[in-house]
Amino acid sequence: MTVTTLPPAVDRTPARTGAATVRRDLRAWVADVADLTEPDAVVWCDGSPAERQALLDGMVAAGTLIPLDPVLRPGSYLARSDPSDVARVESRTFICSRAQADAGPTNNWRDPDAMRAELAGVFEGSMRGRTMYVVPFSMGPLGGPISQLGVQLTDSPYVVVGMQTMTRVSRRVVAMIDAGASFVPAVHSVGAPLRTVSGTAVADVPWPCNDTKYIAHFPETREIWSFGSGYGGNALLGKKCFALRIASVMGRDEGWLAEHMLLVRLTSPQGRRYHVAAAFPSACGKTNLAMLTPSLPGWRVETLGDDIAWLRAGPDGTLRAINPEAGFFGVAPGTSVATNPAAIATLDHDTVFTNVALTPDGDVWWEGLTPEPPEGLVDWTGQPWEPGCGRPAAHPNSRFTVAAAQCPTIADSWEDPDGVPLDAIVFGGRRATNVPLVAQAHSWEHGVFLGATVSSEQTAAAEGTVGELRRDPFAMLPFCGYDMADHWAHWLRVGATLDPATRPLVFQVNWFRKDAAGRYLWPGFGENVRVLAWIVEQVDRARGERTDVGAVPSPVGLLPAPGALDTSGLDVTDEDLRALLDVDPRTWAVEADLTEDFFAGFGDRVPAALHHQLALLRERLSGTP
Ligand SMILES: Nc1nc2c(ncn2[C@@H]2O[C@H](COP(=O)(O)OP(=O)(O)OP(=O)(O)O)[C@@H](O)[C@H]2O)c(=O)[nH]1
Ligand SMILES: O=C([O-])CC(=O)C(=O)O
Ligand SMILES: [Mn+2]
Repeated sequence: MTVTTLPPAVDRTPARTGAATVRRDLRAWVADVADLTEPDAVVWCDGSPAERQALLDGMVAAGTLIPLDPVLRPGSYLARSDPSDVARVESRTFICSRAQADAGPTNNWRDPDAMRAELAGVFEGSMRGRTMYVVPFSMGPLGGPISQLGVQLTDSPYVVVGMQTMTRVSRRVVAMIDAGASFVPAVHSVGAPLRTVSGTAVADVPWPCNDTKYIAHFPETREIWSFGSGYGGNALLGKKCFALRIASVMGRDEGWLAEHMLLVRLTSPQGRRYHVAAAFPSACGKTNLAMLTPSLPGWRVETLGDDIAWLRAGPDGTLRAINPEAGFFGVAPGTSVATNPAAIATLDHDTVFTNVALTPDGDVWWEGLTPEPPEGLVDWTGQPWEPGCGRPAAHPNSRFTVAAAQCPTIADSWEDPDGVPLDAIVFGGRRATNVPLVAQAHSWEHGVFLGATVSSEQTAAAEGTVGELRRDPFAMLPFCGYDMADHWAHWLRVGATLDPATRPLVFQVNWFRKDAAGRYLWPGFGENVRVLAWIVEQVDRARGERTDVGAVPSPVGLLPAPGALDTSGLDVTDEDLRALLDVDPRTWAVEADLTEDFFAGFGDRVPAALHHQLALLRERLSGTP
């Protein structure tokens, strides 16, 4: 049977009605996609350890995975991707809302009907010769009040194993859907059929993919169609596609927030607990902050999530947050016992590594793991590698996929379905100049302004020029499923519903400021607890639980007062500290002009409150001697 158009969703709920439910018949949808893509077999997954092991064994036999040494790295594997398929492809990521204006100026918009027709062409027969796996999953604890269900169809066993780690895959999800729960349908194909239309066999390769890629989202009908890539952010559809792009639209319509944020619990030496969420752009330190080993005695940091948080006002007026994921898909390079010992311990066993280097004894290596590389490395492309050869041994965006439960610093409450109450929200970016180590927003509105104006140097997590400065509002530039300016308005709206007495305070941080010689001024990693400690002490002061002076005003926000940031035992000179907190009114006047240009790109959708914040910033800057 030839299907020329994609099966439409059963009930097209128009945008902005407040109704999230788009009901579909699960089995009919699976059958329709199978008719379109023509797999040889359809397998309904249950998420069991036996299923995972069988898939892993199959991938070893197929050459997709290399088993690592069972003593050095039990239950672990190395995958080498096609060299062209190593990162998210933002240029091929589409938001197909009915109205172009709803996608906003920062997303690639496509007309949904035109995109459906185009996708029907590329998906037709795309699974020939392969198995189509049906992966029912929950984002967030199964049945939790903030959680959501999805079903991913995929012809990639690597993706099934990744989804088993990153989400909660379970047959119970099917039972919940049968009982009437709505779900997000997500279709994925690597786009490498093993038979041509005429039936000629095509040889398989270890990492099948296609030069043509589509990462397409239909926000109104809450659908995802991904074609041509096996890389995490493009292919594990529960992650960026669902938990950020589609969920951000659900949140807009239903009054909650889906954000690119880590989530931690901080305990002070006095035993007081705080919860902090922080949004940094891709490869800018979320995983590292989430697993931080504090350098300050008496402080404790526990991990709740490292990449995505869903935020919802609780009945008591607090802002509650869950981590919708179940695992970490983290950046390998730079991860070491010195920078992130908790991550290193997490990766001890049962980890899938992608695009790292292989040691002669069957273990993994990447730049920064040890000061010196071991001898006899094989690089991420499978070639022998020597120091000084001019190529990295591990791809700069090489990653590990591992269950969050394996993390030694995981908080006991990380799976609490009701989430944790947030005390502080932090925005950050990678800025060599200008942006101080830490600043506190003057108000919620100013906090939204700080989030909206984040800029950061581009990293290897997506295609593009590494190091180029770009605006990345809320660290959501590649992940917001609707107009970014509407997202800012939504943040203002959500903030207004929170109890001002417990509403989280908002901060901005920058671990990446450099001196004229290009040296990082701040040691970062475990030392970042000093900044977190100041942040939660500011929370105490705001709630009247401390009366000492913690902050001094600056044009860009409140900065730590002299002595308020604990620098005891820190190897940073007073001069470096001054440079870290320096706010130069001349360069900031330029930033303000750039912000005005940036806002202009969103036309009249920018909330008036943010124009007002820009005016206030300029006022404060001109008042600086
Ligand atoms: N200098 C410095 N580098 C850091 C710090 N924290 C993290 N990094 C480096 O930044 C890179 C990315 O850090 P991650 O924590 O993996 O970034 P992430 O925000 O979780 O990234 P995504 O998974 O892409 O969303 C790694 O190479 C880290 O070593 C820090 O405090 N200082
Ligand atoms: O989604 C991915 O591929 C990895 C990630 O966390 C990001 O890029 O922010
Ligand atoms: Mn991320």
